[in-house]
Order: sequence, then C-alpha cells, then structure tokens
Amino acid sequence: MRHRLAPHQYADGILRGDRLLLSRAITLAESSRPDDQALAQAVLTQVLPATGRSIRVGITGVPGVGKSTFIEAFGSYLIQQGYRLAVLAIDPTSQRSGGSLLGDKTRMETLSMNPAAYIRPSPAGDSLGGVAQHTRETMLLCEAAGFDVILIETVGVGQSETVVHGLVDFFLLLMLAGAGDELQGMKRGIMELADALAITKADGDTTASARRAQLDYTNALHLFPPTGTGWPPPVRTCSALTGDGIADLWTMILAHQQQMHQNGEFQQRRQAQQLTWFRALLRQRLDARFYSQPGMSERLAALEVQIRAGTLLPAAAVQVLLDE
Ligand SMILES: Nc1nc2c(ncn2[C@@H]2O[C@H](COP(=O)(O)OP(=O)(O)OP(=O)(O)O)[C@@H](O)[C@H]2O)c(=O)[nH]1
Repeated sequence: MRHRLAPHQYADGILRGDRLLLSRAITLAESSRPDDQALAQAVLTQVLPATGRSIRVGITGVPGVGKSTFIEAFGSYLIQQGYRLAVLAIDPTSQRSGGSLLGDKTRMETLSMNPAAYIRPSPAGDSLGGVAQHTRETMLLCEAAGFDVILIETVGVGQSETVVHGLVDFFLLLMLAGAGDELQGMKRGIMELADALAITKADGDTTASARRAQLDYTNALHLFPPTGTGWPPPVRTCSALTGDGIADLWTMILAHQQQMHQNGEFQQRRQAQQLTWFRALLRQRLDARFYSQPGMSERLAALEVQIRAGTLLPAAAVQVLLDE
C-alpha cells in the first residue's frame, strides 16, 4: 500500500476536488483491512457536512438494454447542462480482478475523458451488503468532491437492484421493446421499485415497437398498487443514438425531485435509507463480532455434532451460546 496520509489530508484534498485523493480514499473505503477502514471512516466523518446535496439516480436494466450507451449520452447531456457527474458502476457478478473496470472505461469513452465526469466501478464484494457499503461510501466521497449528480449503474440481474434502490433518490429502469415476457417473473418486483421506465433504442426500425412498449408498460403499471408517493412512474422512450428523449428524462427527474422536496418525501426517503443502512451495518458488525470470538468455530462445531445427532435442539443450542 502506498504511503498513507492523515485523515484531514484526504478530506481537504477531496473537498478541493482532488481526484487522486478522492480515488485513494475510495480505495481505502473498499478495503477490507481494519486500518484502512478506520482511516476511511475518519475521512468520511470529516467530509460528512459536504455530502448529501447531489441528485442520486440509480439506473438498471437487463444486459443488452444499452445501459452504458445510455449513461454515455445522458451523462454528456448533464455535463452540457453544467453538472458535474460521478458514475458508479456496480457489477456484483464480476471478479475483483475481472474486466469490469476496463469494460466500462472503454464503453464510456467520451465520459471518461471528460473532466466534469468521474467514473468508478465498484468492485464485486463477497456480499451484496459489502457492495452496498462501498458504493454508499463512494457516493458520499464523490458528493464531498463536488459532484452534483451521482449515477449508480447496476448490471445485476436480481437483488442488486434492491440495494441500489436503497441508495438513490430516483430509480430508473431501462427496458427493451419487444421483451414483453419480462413483465412476468423477476421484472415485476423491480418494476415496483422504479420511479420511471425508459424504453431504450427508440430509433430507426425499432421506433414503432418502442412506442408500443411504452403503451403496454403504461397499462401494466396501472395494474400495480399505487406507490403512495403521489408519483405514478412515467414510461418514456429514448434513444442514446439520436438523443431523443434524453433531455425529457432529466426534466422528469428534476420534476420528481421538486415534488418530493415539496411533499416531504425526499427527507423521508433519505432518512429511511439512513436507518436501513444503520440497522444493516449493526447486524453485519454484530454477526462478525460474534463469529470472530476466540474458540467460536470449535464451539459451533461441537454443538453442531449434537444437533446432527438429535441430542440437542437447535433453539436450545442458540440459548446455550447466548448465555455464554
Ligand atoms: N439502435 C440503438 N442501439 C443502441 C442504443 N443504445 C445502445 N445500443 C446498442 O445496444 C448494444 C448494447 O449496448 P450497451 O450499452 O453495451 O448495453 P448493456 O449491455 O446494457 O450495457 P452493460 O450492461 O453496461 O454491459 C450495443 O450494441 C449498442 O450499440 C440506442 O439508443 N439505439
């Protein structure tokens, strides 16, 4: 590991917008070493007052829907509008040493060259909880560094969407036209989380089917129970190639922000996310502390022998451990 600085040196650098120190602080936050973690927490504590002011947008969709191309177009549009943009890409299926970093860098070529953009893949952790923790901390560090829109992309095909939903203010689901079957199965759960749907690749030959899909999904969403937020998720079409619909999506996100601020939803959502986060961390730490007690694995093994043999009830074994 490179020479470590004092927490305030990282914090000052981040607040000045120093990308190198931002990247190094993110690496510390991603590290599983306790001393790195402690340093990362100290840095986070110092920059905390400068966090929370960005617009946090989650973007998801099945592989092939065009996420990277979309983010490239959408991100370039935001930068033209004067925003500074951080893109955090979560790929829970990639290996830590795998190609996700290279892949995203090459696929978001224009953005990654732009000084107003910062692209950072979140490495796959051992657990979704770990990925969420890194991403959350990375997001806060990016906010402190002055990025005012944070896009969190997930290439997951399942649970990682729930994790991202728990991190953002607006959750955008990208959909492919002509993939009607997606309505069944897992998509339904994800659709219930979405603040908006965007049908991608609405250009050339696929324009008509994208419009049809827009109608179909609008009708399908009407069958869902109301979200209770007063924001029925709109369904839009867009094309990353022609740029059609890209500006509209941003206008919609701003309208959502404004409405959420006015009716108090915004505060509530962020506060609920903080609490969920606190509870999840507490569970995780208690778990880790419990299992790392000296002699615990032998103790567990011994109890499990009795449980397998049927001479000790599982509930009784738990009680024994807790009493100890
Ligand atoms: N016609 C058309 N093609 C597109 C559009 N956006 C993306 N594509 C194509 O769709 C394919 C998939 O695009 P990617 O951006 O790599 O999509 P993805 O697989 O969701 O991306 P990742 O999940 O990030 O790997 C590529 O061949 C793109 O050129 C669009 O707006 N119009």
